[in-house]
Amino acid sequence: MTQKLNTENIEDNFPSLPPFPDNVSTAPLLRLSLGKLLAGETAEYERLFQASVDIGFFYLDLQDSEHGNSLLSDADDLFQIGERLFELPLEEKMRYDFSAQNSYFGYKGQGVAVVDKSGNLDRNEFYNVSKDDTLGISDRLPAPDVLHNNREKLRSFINGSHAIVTLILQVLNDKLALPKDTLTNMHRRQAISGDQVRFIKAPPQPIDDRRTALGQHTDFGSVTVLFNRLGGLQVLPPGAEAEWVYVRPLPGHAIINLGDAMVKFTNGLFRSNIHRVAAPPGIQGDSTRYSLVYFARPEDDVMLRRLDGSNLIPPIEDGQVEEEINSKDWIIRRALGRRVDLVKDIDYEKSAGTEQMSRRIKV
Ligand SMILES: O=C(O)CCC(=O)C(=O)O
Ligand SMILES: [Fe+2]
Repeated sequence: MTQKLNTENIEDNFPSLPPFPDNVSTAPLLRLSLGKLLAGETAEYERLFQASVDIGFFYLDLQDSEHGNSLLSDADDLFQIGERLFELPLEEKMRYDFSAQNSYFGYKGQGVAVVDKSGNLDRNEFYNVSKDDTLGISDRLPAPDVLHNNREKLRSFINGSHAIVTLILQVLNDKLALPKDTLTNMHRRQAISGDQVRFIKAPPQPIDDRRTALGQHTDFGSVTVLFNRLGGLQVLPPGAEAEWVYVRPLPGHAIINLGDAMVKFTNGLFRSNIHRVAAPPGIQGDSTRYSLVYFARPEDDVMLRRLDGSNLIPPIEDGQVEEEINSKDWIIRRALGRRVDLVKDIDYEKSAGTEQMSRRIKV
């Protein structure tokens, strides 16, 4: 499952950052091409389907299409905006923590969420920006000037990411032979959903105390579009004996992964792989790690259960009970369930996602 990548390949390093080390194990994710998907190449469709079944994570090369290049340029701009955002004084950032109103949009300070069953705390800050707020289809939340003044850029990034998600959903819909537009009709851009942009900052950790910055989890939604520059992201491949491996960041590529909703829709055919963020490996550990994410989620009122209409989706087994929960409630439970500032007795398992299903270990 692991391989050593050839780091003599300069193209695989980001020019202004310390290089990703060559002595750590990395996940051999498929590299798909947006250009080929857009051109309707059936072999690329098949690779997308395979990646969704096997690991639920893949690279998407954005350099071979106009759409991809414009998204890369928006992501570059948002990395800079993210740096400025987190430079604001803590008191100001705290004003945008809306969790007391049961909202996971806005700011999350460092160390307010547990990363494991022992209660260790996270080591990163988030700022979550709502799609619906940015596109003007829901109430506007207060926001710092650095975001407010860059709403156009955010909108462009959201539209660009959402279009990629739509394409992925169309291809998977087709491969599953579901009735036309089944998946995309549950992810309409103009409908109310928990879709969001997330800015993340993790400062360098003390050299003798480098730990998990973001605890192991599966993503709550459908499709995640992630931009990484420094390493640190790790995935746990399927199987009881599996060990954590790094996902090497690649210039010009997004990392795409599937979330819990896709596992539930397909009753476990697709994987939502467990991942976490460790301190960046090697000399990268001395740098501040920023990352940028677009999370696409089903519309708020979509029930997260097996879809009818595809012979490839396994049937519900005798004795298997599907939980009755919609997308909105699922996301709130998962996003806020591990916050020490909100929940008195955290039930780590209760706020879990589809981890067990994704590990493909029979219990
Ligand atoms: O920062 C990263 O690379 C991953 C972040 C992540 O997994 C998340 O926010 O859900
Ligand atoms: Fe994640």
